[in-house]
Amino acid sequence: MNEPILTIKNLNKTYGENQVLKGIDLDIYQGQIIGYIGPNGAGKSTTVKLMLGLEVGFNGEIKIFGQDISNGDIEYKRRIGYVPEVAEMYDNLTAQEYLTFIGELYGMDSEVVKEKAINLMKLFGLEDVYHTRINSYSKGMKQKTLIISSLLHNPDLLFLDEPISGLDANSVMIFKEILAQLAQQGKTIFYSSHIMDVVEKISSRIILLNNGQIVADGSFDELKAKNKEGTLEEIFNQLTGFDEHKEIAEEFVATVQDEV
Ligand SMILES: Nc1ncnc2c1ncn2[C@@H]1O[C@H](COP(=O)(O)OP(=O)(O)OP(=O)(O)O)[C@@H](O)[C@H]1O
Repeated sequence: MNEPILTIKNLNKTYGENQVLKGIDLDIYQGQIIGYIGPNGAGKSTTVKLMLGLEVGFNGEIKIFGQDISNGDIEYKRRIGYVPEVAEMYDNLTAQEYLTFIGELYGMDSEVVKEKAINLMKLFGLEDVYHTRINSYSKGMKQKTLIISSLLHNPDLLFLDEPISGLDANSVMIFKEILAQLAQQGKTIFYSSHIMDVVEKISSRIILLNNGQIVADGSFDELKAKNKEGTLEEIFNQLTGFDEHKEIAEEFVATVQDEV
């Protein structure tokens, strides 16, 4: 195989007393779609934020495109796209203003961005609201605009945190196909989500983080063969040691019904 696009060595991150990441090691190669999964609080977003330089202060090493990201050179970010789980959009702007602004931040020519942005908005069925303020958009419309903003500059490495949140079934189909085609063209995708059936289908490699450590790493078929379970959801339950959803639900419902 070629050199990895992304290398993480013995990554440790602590917030106060809380050790969130406990020695992560990873090599990710061009064209892979990584499904990055794990229970709430496992440390997924923390890993992504460290790789993007949005969170600092860690032990270990992160290399992206062969460059140590701690060396102060942020040039590597030009080749990265990011859809955060919770986005701070400048939603007083129209999509045209917002996307032009983002494109210019990446050093693109404003006329080129405008043309590309309207074409991408059209493909997502949003041409009619291109000049409308984003704060009047529905959740799915905002999410599509965010997806477009992450791809405008044709990045080589894409970090996606719950990217299909709010997208309707048809749009999800388009988006899954976009990811497959981007990967075929050599883009690398790091996809973090709780929607197991989508992760199962789109990922060429699945990495399961539990309590700050990688507990599974392989293709869906490899994980299935190792864990003798049918779906990714079941493998997730098994590897995170969880089998009490019924009991917790019963207690929850009983508590809701308690007389106050
Ligand atoms: N800025 C912060 N300050 C203190 N603790 C933090 C901070 N950010 C994250 N944490 C803690 O780090 C742990 C991991 O959080 P993280 O957001 O990485 O989890 P996650 O796997 O992305 O979870 P989720 O699936 O809920 O999005 C949690 O215990 C969280 O409270």
